[in-house]
This record gives sequence, structure tokens and C-alpha cells, in this order.
Amino acid sequence: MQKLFSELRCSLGNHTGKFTTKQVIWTLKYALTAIWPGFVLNKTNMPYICCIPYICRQVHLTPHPPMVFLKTHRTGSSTVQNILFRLGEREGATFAFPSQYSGLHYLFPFISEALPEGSSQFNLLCSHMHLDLREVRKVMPQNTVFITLLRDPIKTFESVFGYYTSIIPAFFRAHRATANKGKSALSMFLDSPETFWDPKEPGNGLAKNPMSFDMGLNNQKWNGSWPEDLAQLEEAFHLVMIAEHFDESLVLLGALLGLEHADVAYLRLNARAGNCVTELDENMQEKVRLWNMLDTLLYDFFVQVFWEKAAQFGLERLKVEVAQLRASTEKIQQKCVSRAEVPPGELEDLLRPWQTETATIVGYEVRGNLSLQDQGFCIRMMLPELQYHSHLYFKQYGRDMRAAPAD
Ligand SMILES: Nc1ncnc2c1ncn2[C@@H]1O[C@H](COP(=O)(O)OS(=O)(=O)O)[C@@H](OP(=O)(O)O)[C@H]1O
Repeated sequence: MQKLFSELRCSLGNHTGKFTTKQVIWTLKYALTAIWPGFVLNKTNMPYICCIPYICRQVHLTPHPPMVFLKTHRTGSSTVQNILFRLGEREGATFAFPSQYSGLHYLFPFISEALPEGSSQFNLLCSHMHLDLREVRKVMPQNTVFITLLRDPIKTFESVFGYYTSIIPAFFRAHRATANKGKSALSMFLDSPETFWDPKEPGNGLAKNPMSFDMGLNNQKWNGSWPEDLAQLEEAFHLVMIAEHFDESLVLLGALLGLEHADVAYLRLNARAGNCVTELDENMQEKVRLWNMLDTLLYDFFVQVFWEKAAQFGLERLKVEVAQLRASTEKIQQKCVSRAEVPPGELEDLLRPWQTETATIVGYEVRGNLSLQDQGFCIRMMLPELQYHSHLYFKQYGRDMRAAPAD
């Protein structure tokens, strides 16, 4: 794979060299941030990105504000991560990677990883983790922009369950209990979740209120500190994107970072094959909602915050920009994809997403006859998380990422 990537690296295009007023303003703002650490990019004023790589390199800065994307599970986060990987790679960011990788990435401390030679702090953290704001702030610069993504809690839980049935102990127990009972594991679990769920078991973090768990909240039961914890998260996060308004979210992300629509254009990644998705009737939905009540609170709260941000941006402007983003995505799709929703067995290793025992994850086939430069661009658009992670890790550290020890 490294050989393929070294070829791809050669094919990466250069910046056009045109500067917009926004970019020049951002460069000045960023320079100010560097000499005066107290200068924090204002949330509502929205920082601008510097897209002038050679100037930024001269002053030893990465050209976008440092960023943490808290990668929540089964929310569409691999799609957003891919956008940030491409952005960070293009601009030579120093990534904060977990030191090991496995199916349940959130268990691994990224903080123990040494910084690569020549860098003093990370610029971009966009892996799964169980958020601890204080710890994250230790390894990220003061002016770091925090973003994350939430999805409808019912869809999230259904997806987490389907994807991790054989990995999360509480789910696996329900799966085993269904033997010869003619019932789905999900329905077995939802009938009496407490029978299968041991809150003290380390691997059960995502078994209840998975988004609250990722966000570092108490995901087991509501307590008096919840409102304050939520307020703290609202204060810390510059943007909480909403999967049900994915394109609107990306337009706001683009505005926050000063990106063009083409920079946030995407291919939907890490999707399960249609036959792996369970349609939930009203009764099942209600059970999922009850079991994940804290995620519902979390989601409803941030949907409201999202629309406040959207209103500040301007709803009409948002509509126009969403249409532009969709046009850009459509163009890229036509240029890059010869076949979508391709089953894993028909994909080459490089483009095959990681599979679990219970979920089939589909991928893309890249168009043939592309120039080397376009091939590099298109493959990056559809590169599954683990492959892109390994590539960037190797580029940054000059060695492969360690595999997680087997249990
Ligand atoms: N653009 C967009 N809009 C809406 N939904 C999207 C999008 N991109 C990915 N997805 C869906 O998100 C699910 C995968 O989420 P993640 O990438 O976060 O999964 S993972 O935790 O990294 O395994 C997975 O959901 P399910 O297919 O329901 O499992 C994807 O289909």
C-alpha cells in the first residue's frame, strides 16, 4: 500500500496561488494567534483558513486553525473525518493519532503518542475517543476549534447495535440468547436491556447512550450535573453538526474554517448495506428512545443550538450554499465513482472498509482512466478510515501503526 501511496503523493496537485481577501485576513489573524497566545479565534466571528501553503510553511504554521473533531460512533463521522484527513494532509498538519488501532478505538489513549520530530503540538485530532476536555486541551493549542457530529439517537443506536453486536458484551449476550428463539438480537436486547448490560464491564461504554459516552458525559443515568455538563460542552464546541442536516452542517463547517465548497464535498462513507439496517416499528423506537434517553436530551439540545447557529449564518444563505455544495459533491461523484454501494468481496484491499461480523459495510469503485493526479484525489475521497489512518500515520512517523494487542 505504501508504494501505491508514494505514487499518489507524487500526484497531489499544488495550490493555484490565488489569494482571497479572506485568506489574507486569516493569515494576519493566525500570525497574531502565534505571537499572542491569549488571542483565541472568536466563535461567532468565524476564523478564516489560510490556503497559502508556502507562506504558512515559511512561518512554520499549519495553514488552518488547530482542530479537534470528536469522532462519535455511527453518526457519519468517518465521512467528516475523511474531509479533515484530506484537508490536514494537504496542509501538512500534525495529527494526534491513537497509538494503536482496533475495532473499539475509543479505548486507546492518543495522548501517550510522542509528537513527531519538529512539531511542538498537534494541529488536528479527529479520531474516536472518550472525551476528556482537560486532557485534550493539554495536547492541543489554545486556539483549537472544537467540532463534533450527532445523529438521531434512534438511528445511532440501531446502527451501533448492528455494527457492534459481536463486539460489545451487552449486545453479544443478547445475540447469544436469541439462539433458536426466532427473534432478532436487537429486539431481545430491548425487551430487557438491564439483563444483558453490566455498566461496570469496560467494553460496554457504547451500549447505552453512545453519543453521551463519546462526549464524556455520564451515559448511565441522569444526574444533577448534566445541565452544567451540557452547558460546558456548548461553550467548548464551536460547532456541533447534525447528521440529519449533513449538508447544512458542512456549509457551517466550511464557513467556520474558511473552506471552499469543493473542500467539504464528500462521499458517504462507512455505510451498512441496506439489508443490514433494521426498520424499527413505533414500539421498538420507543424502547430505543427510553434506553437512550440521555442521548435524546443531548441531541435535542444541540439541534436547537445548531439552528441558532444556522440563523446567525442566515437561513437563505444557507439554502443557497447547500445547493452549491450538493452541486460540487455531484460533480466529484461523477468524476470519481464508477460504482457505489459495492459489497466488500468485490472491492480491492485498499478500498475495502473494515467489516464486523454482523454488518456488511459497502464501499466504492474508483473510475478507470483517470490521470494520476485525479486518481490520487478520487482514491482519497473514498479511502476507508483505517487505510487513510495508516497512510497518514506512516507519513507522519515513518513507521506503521501498532496493532492493538489481542485480548
Ligand atoms: N453523509 C451522511 N449523512 C448521513 N449519514 C451518513 C453520512 N455518511 C455516513 N453516514 C452514516 O453514518 C454511519 C457510519 O457512521 P461512522 O462513520 O461514524 O461510523 S464509525 O463509528 O466510524 O464506525 C452509517 O450509518 P448506517 O448505514 O445506518 O450504519 C452511514 O450510512
